[in-house]
Amino acid sequence: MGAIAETLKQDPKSSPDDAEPDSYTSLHLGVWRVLLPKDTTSGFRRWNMFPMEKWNSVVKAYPLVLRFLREIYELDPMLVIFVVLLKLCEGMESVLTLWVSGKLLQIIEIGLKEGRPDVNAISQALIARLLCVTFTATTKWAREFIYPIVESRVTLHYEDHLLRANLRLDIPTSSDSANKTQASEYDAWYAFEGLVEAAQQIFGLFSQLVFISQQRSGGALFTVLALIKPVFVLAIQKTLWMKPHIAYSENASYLRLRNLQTMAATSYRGDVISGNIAGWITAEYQHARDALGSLSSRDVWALYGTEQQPGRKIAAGWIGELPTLYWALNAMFRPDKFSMTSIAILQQYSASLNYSLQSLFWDVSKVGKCVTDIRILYEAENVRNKIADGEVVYPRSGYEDKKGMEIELRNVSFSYPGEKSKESALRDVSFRIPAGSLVVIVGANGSGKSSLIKLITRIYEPDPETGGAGQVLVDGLPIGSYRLSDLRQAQATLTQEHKLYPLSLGENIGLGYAERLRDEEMIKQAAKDGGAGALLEKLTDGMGTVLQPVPTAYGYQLDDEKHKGLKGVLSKLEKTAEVSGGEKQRLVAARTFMRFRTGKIKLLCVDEPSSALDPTGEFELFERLRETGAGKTMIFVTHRFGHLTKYADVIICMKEGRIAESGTHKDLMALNGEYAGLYNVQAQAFSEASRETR
Ligand SMILES: Nc1ncnc2c1ncn2[C@@H]1O[C@H](COP(=O)(O)OP(=O)(O)OP(=O)(O)O)[C@@H](O)[C@H]1O
Repeated sequence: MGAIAETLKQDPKSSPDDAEPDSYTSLHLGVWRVLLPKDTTSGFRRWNMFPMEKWNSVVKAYPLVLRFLREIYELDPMLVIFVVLLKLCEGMESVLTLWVSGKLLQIIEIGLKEGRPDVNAISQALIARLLCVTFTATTKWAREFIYPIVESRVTLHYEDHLLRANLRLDIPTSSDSANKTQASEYDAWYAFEGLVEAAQQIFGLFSQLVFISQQRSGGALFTVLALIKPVFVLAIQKTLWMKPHIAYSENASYLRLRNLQTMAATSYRGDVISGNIAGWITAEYQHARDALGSLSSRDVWALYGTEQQPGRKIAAGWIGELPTLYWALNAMFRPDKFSMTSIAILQQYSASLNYSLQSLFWDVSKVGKCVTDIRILYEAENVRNKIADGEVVYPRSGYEDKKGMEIELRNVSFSYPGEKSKESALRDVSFRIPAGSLVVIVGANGSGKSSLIKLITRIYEPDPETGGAGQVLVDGLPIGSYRLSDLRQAQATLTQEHKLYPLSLGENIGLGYAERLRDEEMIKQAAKDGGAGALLEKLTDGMGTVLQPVPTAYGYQLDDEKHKGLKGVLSKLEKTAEVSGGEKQRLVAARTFMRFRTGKIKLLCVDEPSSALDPTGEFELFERLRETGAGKTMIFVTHRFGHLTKYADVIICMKEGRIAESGTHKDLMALNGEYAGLYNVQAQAFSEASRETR
């Protein structure tokens, strides 16, 4: 306890957010730091398991809860009604058990007193008990049978709901952690279960209170005395569960331990072996452990609930003896009305009330979380995209016949949301690309080339809140005025960031033009254009091959020798088709060629898609892209720009977020500046290599 006590100090001054130093309390618990909103930790509220503000939020969320329950009911009305009835039956189980066992004890006692057992009455009580047990077992069985069916319907329904909500988010919105949906489809099920369980507990406790207070051996006074201890325990209980809080560790030794521990993961194995650093890792781990000393790294919830003084526990123990005091006094002053059976029955009542009240508080306090989860589930569909949709149809009237897109940037400055760099990604950039031009953007790493593409394709937009300024114009109008879906239809992009989907290779390519997903011939041709034709022929399942399908196979406690057969099955299930990095890039490129077949593309943006391609593959890909995109506006971002420069109408050379130079290859070489420098380094490497091979 010493180490915990030592570290369990209130530290209201230190807070990571100095802007709101008074809004929360900071606690140090072992290696953890916990921040709690002040109002939930001060005064009376600290004693309250379910504070007023939570009730208020529950009441406010009432329409959403109603919608939630209605949606679940409509999934399968009969099943849902059955689940609720089952729960209410479960609520009655305690009363039935108390009644039957009480009866049995009383009959036995009468038999003992009279020296002649009432066999008939005992048999009836036994049969009643058997019926009671059968009832409990049947409801349990029915629950185990029906719950998984309802659970599966509910989770699939909300998975679909969240899928739609997440798919409509744009990149700036979805990368903002404030918009990350913190509820999952399983929370929907737990919320439903939680609400039904709370109803069951209320019903169960109410029926017990009515039953016990009506009994000769119970009565109202005993019922009240039996309730005092569980109420007291719940009131003094310190728990983080249900409390809004954040917990994190800033203990350097603990963080070091966690980081070193992750270095044992398979993903680092190659580096650890080739770097021969296993010994260093274990030695560093030992140092960090020594430095941590006796500071507790137990989980923060357990540390928070640890009582520092025994007083409350002792008080709870004493209060728990009130029912005993009740029957002891009764035994002293009303011995004629009291017997061993009454004492046994009272003890049963008191234990049952204690348990039921604790379960009730627990389940009712969960209602707050259930309601919050329901709110979060539905909030996901209301998150407003940062990239607002426009209204103008693209291409706008007068521009329908143009094959390419005209693009202009006027004094554009741009920073990524949440960017940690002191400098903006783009600073005061202006240029105009006439429709149908071929533009090559060059520049050092981090100079802003990809950021330009992201603004031109409206993946991001300059946001004045993050220091953004200026305008991006498409065909003479601000890009934000066009309907996003129209604009996207007119763009084809090919970047390193594009991924293969966990779908068949045919679908991976075909999704460039989803309406023709079944057109095998078109997909085959697109695969050839992307340089992936030979790859598809090589694979046993051809276009049906699924790379990295979502893993569903797992094995548990398989012993090497004993379960060889099962292990063999598992290793076969785990085998996935793999392709090389360059082959992946060819498949992604094939998707772009498929996209061209929609006939609606007016802008092609290519951003370093060929890092893993061999020189021939890269040359051929760029040639085919150029041929396919002829007449459309084409923007190429590449470090290996040698063979593109002669086709470029304009080359934009970026440096530290600004345009350093722009013009044709000839113009820029004549300037002998940034571009000439980059070009000469490449040319020199080539000429040196060819001299060496001669
Ligand atoms: N998603 C992002 N979030 C925050 N900052 C980013 C993000 N992407 C890029 N940056 C930063 O913006 C600046 C410009 O990056 P950008 O990717 O446009 O450069 P680049 O010229 O394409 O570089 P490279 O040649 O390495 O691909 C860099 O300082 C980079 O660190």
